Amino acid sequence: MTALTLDHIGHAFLGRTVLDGISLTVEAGELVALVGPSGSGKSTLAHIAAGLVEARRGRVVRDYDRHAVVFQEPRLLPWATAAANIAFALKPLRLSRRIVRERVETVAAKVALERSDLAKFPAQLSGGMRQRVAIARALVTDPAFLIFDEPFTALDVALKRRMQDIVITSVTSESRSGLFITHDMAEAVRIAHRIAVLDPLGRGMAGNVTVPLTPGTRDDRAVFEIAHDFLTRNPLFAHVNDMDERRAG
Ligand SMILES: Nc1ncnc2c1ncn2[C@@H]1O[C@H](COP(=O)(O)OP(=O)(O)OP(=O)(O)O)[C@@H](O)[C@H]1O
Repeated sequence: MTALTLDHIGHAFLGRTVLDGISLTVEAGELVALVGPSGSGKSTLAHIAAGLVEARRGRVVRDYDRHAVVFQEPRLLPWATAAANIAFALKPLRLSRRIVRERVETVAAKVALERSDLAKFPAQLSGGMRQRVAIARALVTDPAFLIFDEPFTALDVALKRRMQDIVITSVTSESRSGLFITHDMAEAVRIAHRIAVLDPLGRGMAGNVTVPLTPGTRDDRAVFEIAHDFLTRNPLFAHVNDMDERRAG
């Protein structure tokens, strides 16, 4: 079953085409990493998938109940505690205080937030902790589909890895599906079932590859070897590490 279909998506900002003829599907239970050079339109596509931007052309078909998005910056409410930030996503559901507290505590445990962290305000938390709160806020409504827009770019390597493990668990072990935007090939190889590569100018998809082994079973060596193999032998990845092609050209 296909959870998300992006069908010939096209978009322009101020008359300038940034995406054209983009078709991509994510199957139920699948975690797809979308890679492409800086400026190729990855974030725009993530926003379109999330319904935050309406595509000028094409069709988005969602065969799931609910999705949630984790952005590059945690986007937390500065005046609310971590617990209140997570609970905010539950407001429309009008649940009792007890159920809200239980749900917040359950997701906080999943992202390894301590009870004492829940009482803190965003300014009192480190960047990694803030991003954990953002992931907990995304998970608390129990969405069937998760969209990640380069969420760990600002984090150091060790922390990134812990956060990637949270993504792998929250998508693959809990029967969700997900689209994970990144320009970090090692990250894509580590977490995804499949990597979709955006054309450097956002003109269609360059292609797809299935990543050997399954998310959660690839150790550092496997990640390194697979990423190295893709980058050195597969022409699909020739432009992934380029900077903004449009600005350069
Ligand atoms: N709201 C906007 N108004 C005008 N131009 C925009 C807007 N958002 C994005 N763009 C432009 O669209 C192009 C694609 O941007 P987008 O952020 O989707 O790329 P990206 O692949 O995610 O880049 P990065 O990896 O650097 O985040 C860029 O040239 C960007 O400047």
